[in-house]
Amino acid sequence: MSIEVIQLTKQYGQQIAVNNISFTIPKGEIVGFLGPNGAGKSTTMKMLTSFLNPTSGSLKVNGYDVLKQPLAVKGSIGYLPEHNPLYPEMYVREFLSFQASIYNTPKSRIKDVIALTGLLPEASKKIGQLSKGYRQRVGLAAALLHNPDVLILDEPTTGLDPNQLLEIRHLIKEVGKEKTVLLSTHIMQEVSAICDRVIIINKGTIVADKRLNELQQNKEQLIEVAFDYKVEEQIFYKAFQTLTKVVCIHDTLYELSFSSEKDMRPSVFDFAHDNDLKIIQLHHKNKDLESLFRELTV
Ligand SMILES: Nc1ncnc2c1ncn2[C@@H]1O[C@H](COP(=O)(O)OP(=O)(O)OP(=O)(O)O)[C@@H](O)[C@H]1O
Repeated sequence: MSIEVIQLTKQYGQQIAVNNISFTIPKGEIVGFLGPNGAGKSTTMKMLTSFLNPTSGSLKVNGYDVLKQPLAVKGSIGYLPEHNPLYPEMYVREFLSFQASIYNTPKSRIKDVIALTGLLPEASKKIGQLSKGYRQRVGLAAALLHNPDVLILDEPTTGLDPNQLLEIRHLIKEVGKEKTVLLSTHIMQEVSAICDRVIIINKGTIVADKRLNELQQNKEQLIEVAFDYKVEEQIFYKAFQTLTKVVCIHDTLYELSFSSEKDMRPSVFDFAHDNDLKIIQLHHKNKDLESLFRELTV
């Protein structure tokens, strides 16, 4: 396993920021760590990178114990913190050279990471003169200098314009072909675009851990339907064997949850016909990542 988190808890005074979470990530996986503001994503990442000590629990990166072997862990990890700390007065190459000396990395690696992160056209500028997207590339280049097996990226695309956002996502996906990546975000499209798997955290607790292809084949389906008259709940249940939940959203508008792979829309039309009802509107809502996120993080 590249990452092992076991019963991890972090308390800041009275506040429990991370509450007894466990997960493992095998080598080569790109995992999205998704959660609303304040869910505990950065706190978990800071503990994984040994910048913060846990209150309890254990963590391993590449088999190294984060508490007992922090230097070996730092050597295995490339970390891009949430507020990418750079020196605006330094030139790009100068900064990377400075980082290389900290990690004892051969200077020959600098031109490799500049090429890898597409920094070449801006490499002779001062960091302070770069756009936000290019500053993120510098942060990524610094994280990749010592060629770590594991990348921990804390909200790497926050604040980027749509073009830069696509470029950085593409870059992460490319780099992730050879590395294990844990990437935090609160943007669902980001997870769909880059990740193999998603871990959703809310109020310090893991509320979902799923592979993306599993989500796409979700057996649950939601149908939002409005009739011309109100319908008693038990009439729905009598008519549909696979119906698991009925929510009356408003007046004659219902949300019906089915546990079925079969498209239930034709059956809802038959139901309306059999009960002398007219369908005013019908909308098929797939239980995708977005609805799962909303359901689990309210
Ligand atoms: N140094 C600290 N002292 C006290 N409380 C803290 C500290 N750092 C974080 N917290 C609290 O811990 C909780 C989790 O914060 P964390 O930064 O890990 O969340 P997050 O999921 O990364 O959020 P965001 O998406 O907003 O960055 C929050 O309620 C936050 O206020």
